[in-house]
Amino acid sequence: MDTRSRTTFFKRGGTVTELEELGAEHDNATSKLYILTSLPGKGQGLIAVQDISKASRIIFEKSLFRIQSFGSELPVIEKEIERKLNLLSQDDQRAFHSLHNSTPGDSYPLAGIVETNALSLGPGSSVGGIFPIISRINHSCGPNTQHTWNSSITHETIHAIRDIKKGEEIAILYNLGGSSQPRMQRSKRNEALEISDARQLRMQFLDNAIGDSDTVMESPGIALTCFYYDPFKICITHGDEARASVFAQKAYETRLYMEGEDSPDTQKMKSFMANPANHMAFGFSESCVQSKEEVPKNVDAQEFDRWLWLYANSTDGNSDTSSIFDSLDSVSIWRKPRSSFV
Ligand SMILES: C[S@@+](CC[C@H](N)C(=O)[O-])C[C@H]1O[C@@H](n2cnc3c(N)ncnc32)[C@H](O)[C@@H]1O
Repeated sequence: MDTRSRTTFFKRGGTVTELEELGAEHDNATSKLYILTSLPGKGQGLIAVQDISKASRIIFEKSLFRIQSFGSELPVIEKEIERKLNLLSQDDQRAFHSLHNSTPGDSYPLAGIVETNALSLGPGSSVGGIFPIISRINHSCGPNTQHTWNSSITHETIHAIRDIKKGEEIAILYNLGGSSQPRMQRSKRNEALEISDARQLRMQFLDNAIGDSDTVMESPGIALTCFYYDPFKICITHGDEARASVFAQKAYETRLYMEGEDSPDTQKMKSFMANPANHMAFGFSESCVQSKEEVPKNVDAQEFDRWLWLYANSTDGNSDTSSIFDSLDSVSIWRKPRSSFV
């Protein structure tokens, strides 16, 4: 079954042997971590040939070529792919033709390969890349790796997001739904809350400034960074440098293991960790201003989490608390008294 969205990118079949052969040609220093093999019901796929620890960079790979995902008719796309292929070496052309095509027998075989195998170069990007090895990775709803376009090194990377056992298949999450869905859901939610047009515009501005929702669609791992990045966004907006720096650190640590230190997003979070106030949305409402020095010290983990996630409604910090996530529905929480730690 073709599990990738047709609207995202184009997808074809072929015979390929061992990735180690291809790896030598496509700068994968760590190619011994996996092999390409036939898998029942899935065609080819990658299998770990040794235990791989969480956070390892399993593959980094340059694309054979890049292509715009929409905007042209199929005959035009077919011609464009042909033109790009003619610029490649014979080996790269063979690598391309060996990739799977989930629509065999139709009139546009090159577009079929692209549609089957292209990965967007960044969340929500309309530009896709074809990768001789990474394009062999199958889909899982519970993937063990994260795929990321790293614009600093202009390579696609695959990082283990948990420990992977020898013999396990290496899998990623395909973008199944398209990028507009989360935004539509969010917009309905806003209507229900009767948020003013002005505030909606502001939220759109903030959302664009941070740009999460397309990202969430492409990876559960990235969704984890949003788990920290959304509260970071809220804290920043309200001038709370203390919590913002802690959430930025957690988002940085998550990006680090999923994408590596050289990822631009990892670097961005590192800089917000040091200077949360540098974010363009900093201090929009100033209803919960706290400096970085106000991060509680010498408290146990439970108390720290309580400070981080809950705003106490009473000065002893023990009763009538509200979750920081409540502020997604209403900004009023930010006007409540600060916790007892400050
Ligand atoms: C990008 S290719 C992945 C590599 C491909 N299996 C191959 O033989 O080259 C995508 C295609 O692999 C197959 N595929 C991917 N994930 C799958 C899964 N979880 N179960 C079954 N088939 C899958 C589908 O045919 C899909 O169109």
